[in-house]
Amino acid sequence: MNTSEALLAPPQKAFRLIKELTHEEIGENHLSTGIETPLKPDAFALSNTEKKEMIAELFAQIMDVMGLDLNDDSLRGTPKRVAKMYIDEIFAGLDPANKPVTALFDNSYQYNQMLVEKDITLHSHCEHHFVPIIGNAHVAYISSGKVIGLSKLNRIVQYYAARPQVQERLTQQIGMELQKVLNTKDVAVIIDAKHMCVSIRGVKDTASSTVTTFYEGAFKDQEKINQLHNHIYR
Ligand SMILES: Nc1nc2c(ncn2[C@@H]2O[C@H](COP(=O)(O)OP(=O)(O)OP(=O)(O)O)[C@@H](O)[C@H]2O)c(=O)[nH]1
Ligand SMILES: [Zn+2]
Repeated sequence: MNTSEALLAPPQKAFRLIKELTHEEIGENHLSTGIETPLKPDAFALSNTEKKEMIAELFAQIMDVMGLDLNDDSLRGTPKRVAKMYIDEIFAGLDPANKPVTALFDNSYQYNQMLVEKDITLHSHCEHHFVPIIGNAHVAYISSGKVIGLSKLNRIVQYYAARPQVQERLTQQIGMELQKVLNTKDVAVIIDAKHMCVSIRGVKDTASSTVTTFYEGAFKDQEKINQLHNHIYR
């Protein structure tokens, strides 16, 4: 395999948590809720390999228009690197085949208080400028009889973060997915993140961050919210 083939090769299966869905199923899922990422009906007509090939060609054109010399040693591989990064890494959450498979366990220990997974590292990208959003997510739920492996909470956050996003929609997508997977309304999500589109360009405010919340079910209660905040911010 030469370098360019290697760059375009699909990621190794062993590193992907894949639930194979047909693209028809995926289309239905995407169209059924108002908070889904806006996708074209034919969003999955191209394979990921074809998408990478096209993005590499188009990104080379952008660089060329900017006057960059694509024969330069350092720049030559950039179009393929960007394509690979978009499809396999930072926007891999656009592909529902990458959705984490969440195994549920019986809540045999009868734990009926809130479980909080706090300070989950959050890396996303703003859909308006395609620059990073960097911060933390805190998620909480109260078991309705089933519990989820802790790492799956982080994986669900990472999956929805790996899309061009606005923070409000990201917060709701995570919250609603947790409600579905855990079969409970009692879910909370808090995201606190810095938007590079606010800090490195435009208004150039490096101090501000953006907080969004999803408080549903038992988490609509102020006492529960206070309890949650005590766990997170103490
Ligand atoms: N609501 C929301 N807005 C966001 C998010 N990420 C970025 N934005 C904002 O999206 C807006 C885009 O505004 P525009 O006026 O179309 O773009 P712009 O001219 O680049 O705006 P400036 O950033 O003010 O220079 C900006 O105010 C961004 O700060 C997000 O997650 N949620
Ligand atoms: Zn932005």
